[in-house]
Amino acid sequence: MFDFTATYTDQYQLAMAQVYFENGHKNHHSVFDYFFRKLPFEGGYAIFSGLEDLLEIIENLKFDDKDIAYLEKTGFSQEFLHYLKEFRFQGTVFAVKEGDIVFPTRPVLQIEANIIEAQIIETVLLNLLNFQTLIATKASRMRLVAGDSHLLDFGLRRAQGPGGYYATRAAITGGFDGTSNVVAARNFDIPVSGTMAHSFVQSYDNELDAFRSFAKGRPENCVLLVDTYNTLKSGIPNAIKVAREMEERGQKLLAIRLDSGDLAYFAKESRKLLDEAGLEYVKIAASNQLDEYVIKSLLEQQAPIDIFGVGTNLVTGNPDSALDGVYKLAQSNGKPRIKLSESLSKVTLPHKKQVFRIKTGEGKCVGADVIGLRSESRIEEMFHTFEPYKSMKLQDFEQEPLLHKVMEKGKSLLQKQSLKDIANFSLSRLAELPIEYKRFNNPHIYKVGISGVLKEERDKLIKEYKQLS
Ligand SMILES: Nc1ncnc2c1ncn2[C@@H]1O[C@H](COP(=O)(O)OP(=O)(O)OP(=O)(O)O)[C@@H](O)[C@H]1O
Ligand SMILES: O=P(O)(O)OC[C@H]1O[C@H](OP(=O)(O)OP(=O)(O)O)[C@H](O)[C@@H]1O
Ligand SMILES: O=C(O)c1cccnc1
Repeated sequence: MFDFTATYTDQYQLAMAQVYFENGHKNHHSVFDYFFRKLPFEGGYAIFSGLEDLLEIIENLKFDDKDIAYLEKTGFSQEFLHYLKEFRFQGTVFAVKEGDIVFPTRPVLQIEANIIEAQIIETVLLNLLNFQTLIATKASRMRLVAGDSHLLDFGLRRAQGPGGYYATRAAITGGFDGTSNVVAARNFDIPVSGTMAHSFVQSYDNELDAFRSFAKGRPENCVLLVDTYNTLKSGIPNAIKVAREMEERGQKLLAIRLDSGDLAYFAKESRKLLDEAGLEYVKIAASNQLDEYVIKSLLEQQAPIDIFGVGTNLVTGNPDSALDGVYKLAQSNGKPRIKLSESLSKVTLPHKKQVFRIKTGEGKCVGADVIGLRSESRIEEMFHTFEPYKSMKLQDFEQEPLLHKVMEKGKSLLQKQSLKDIANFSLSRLAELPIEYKRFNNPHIYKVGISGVLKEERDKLIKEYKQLS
């Protein structure tokens, strides 16, 4: 796949880094927060994805000889290039667990490193986490409505170029069962599967010959595409003939696939014909511009569809093209930092922080996360981030810290886990979230609050910086 070297960054990171290097700031310890401001799909939650890839990439990040030669041509100084030759990320990372449910404006990840290292990895961090979190969230919405049906990613051909590779990984973390994407399946150990294209059926003189030869050549997990000519008059009757011939050879047709027309109608009619032929075991797969709304509607119409193949709307995150995740400085050289904004809701939060999920004793989410300083182990009262008179007492609730140390001195501390484990964790976290946050229309807004100490620190800094300006 793509070779990630340290030039997978924006030029301004390197320009700033050279100035830090030359002005004696290179060892300034800095703390950055990664967070997003708006939930995608007008939904009530997002699924955090991409952490393992990020840590693997930054653990091995280097400038190779080609990078150094290129940077020399673009005007970087010899001393700085010498430093870059030895560059390694040696920072510490705290993050929410991959697959967890996450919400706007609170840190999902925090980086501590020297300012040059922290700046150079910003771009790759945002690039990986924003995209995978967007796609995992989309996948999770389909998982929520698909019940026991199998969800397959068919998106590589429709993806934004090679982004389709990570889209597949994110789809699995969000709850998809398998993919048609062979390279992602190989590298991420994902179940791979596939059916057949219309071109296969068209390339034979008739549909029956096409089905027969496919069933003979690929009897395992054989799926026949039945809508090339006429689904009910030819596709299904030919599939039934081939299924019977397979039975005579001791084999079983796995499924038929519908890819056009009214999928509920064709699924119901196909089911009837298959059942009448004694082929109750043959499953029905459907595809064609599916998304969470179409899947929900098809199942509400009681369409007997066992397998959904989803491409475009999954891997492009349609209709949201990006998650707006950002990376903001919270501390520099031991001093807390903020960025001011006209609107208090956009003022960043200083210091090393922890985020606590507020829960009932039974482990259910109450619907609020509270941000405190990392030194706080429990928060007694949370304050609204920008409406000063709103607060909530927290003594009676459980508080689960969400940010865990996942990298220390540049070495990942993550235990290797399968994507299936991440997906199961994600489902278990969604189960803790009340249903009001999971509906598609006007979901409940999950609250965020800050501790009294953090609020004081933030307000003190706002005053200080306003006086300076
Ligand atoms: N019963 C259904 N309920 C809700 N949505 C459906 C149903 N059947 C199909 N769809 C969805 O409707 C959209 C458009 O389907 P439409 O029938 O117009 O396309 P098509 O079958 O590709 O057209 P064509 O037959 O010309 O190729 C697709 O997103 C498809 O998934
Ligand atoms: O609709 P999407 O959600 O994007 O899912 C992927 C689509 O890609 C294939 O069509 P395509 O016309 O590319 O190939 P085909 O000839 O195999 O149908 C497949 O049949 C689906 O319709
Ligand atoms: O296997 C399939 O049916 C498939 C794969 C990619 C895209 N559309 C369909």
